[in-house]
Amino acid sequence: MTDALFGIDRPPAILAPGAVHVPDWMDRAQQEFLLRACVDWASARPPRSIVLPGGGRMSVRTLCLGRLWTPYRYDDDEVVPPLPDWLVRAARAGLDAAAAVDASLVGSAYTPDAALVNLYGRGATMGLHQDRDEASSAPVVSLSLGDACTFRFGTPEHRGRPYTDVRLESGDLVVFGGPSRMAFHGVPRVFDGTAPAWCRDVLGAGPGRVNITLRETRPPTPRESRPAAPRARRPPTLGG
Ligand SMILES: O=C(O)CCC(=O)C(=O)O
Ligand SMILES: [Fe+2]
Repeated sequence: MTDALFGIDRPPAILAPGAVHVPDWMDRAQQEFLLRACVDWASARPPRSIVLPGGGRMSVRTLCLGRLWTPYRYDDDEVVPPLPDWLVRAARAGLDAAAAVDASLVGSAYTPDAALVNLYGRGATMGLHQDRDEASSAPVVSLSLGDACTFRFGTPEHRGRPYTDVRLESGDLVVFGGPSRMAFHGVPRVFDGTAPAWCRDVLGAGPGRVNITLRETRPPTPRESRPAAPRARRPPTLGG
């Protein structure tokens, strides 16, 4: 992170109420571990470019863990690789880190049961959309790896302005929940070739940017839906 070393400060930021960006949340070892896991998942089962009901094809390629997402629902007819426990723990740690920035994210138990791994090749983008196929209103935890991108974060009402554009770098965390859980968001641009060299070493000729979003897709059980006491805050760690 030369930017961090040479004076470009990237403090944690609240993008909107309940939406937090934590730059450099993951260290290099954590990112390499995650990237290697993504490469393994992708080699076991080739990621697909999803065809939308309108006929358009998404430019990213996607693989699912835990439950298969297909527009616009989770489909249990097809088996996908399980969501590993370490990734669930990472997501909880990410939520804790975000809750330390925006206390409105402090809440009840968080047990994501699905993850979408999006692989952005050259020129791939993601249009503004809502993540609205989950039966739980729990936050979405998003981990970015590889090439930097512009992440656009808007409001729950519509695709247009106002929105905030933020540059996401490899290792960054974004969490959106509460009043921002249904906010429109997307990736209008990926900056090809900006990934650290050690990311490239893991990705090889593969995609430049990898994003993992963790979601609670099932309805909360009555116990989980009760408001819980604020949890102790731990320092952010991936998989700790
Ligand atoms: O790639 C990103 O940063 C966002 C991905 C996303 O919005 C999604 O998978 O629904
Ligand atoms: Fe999304």
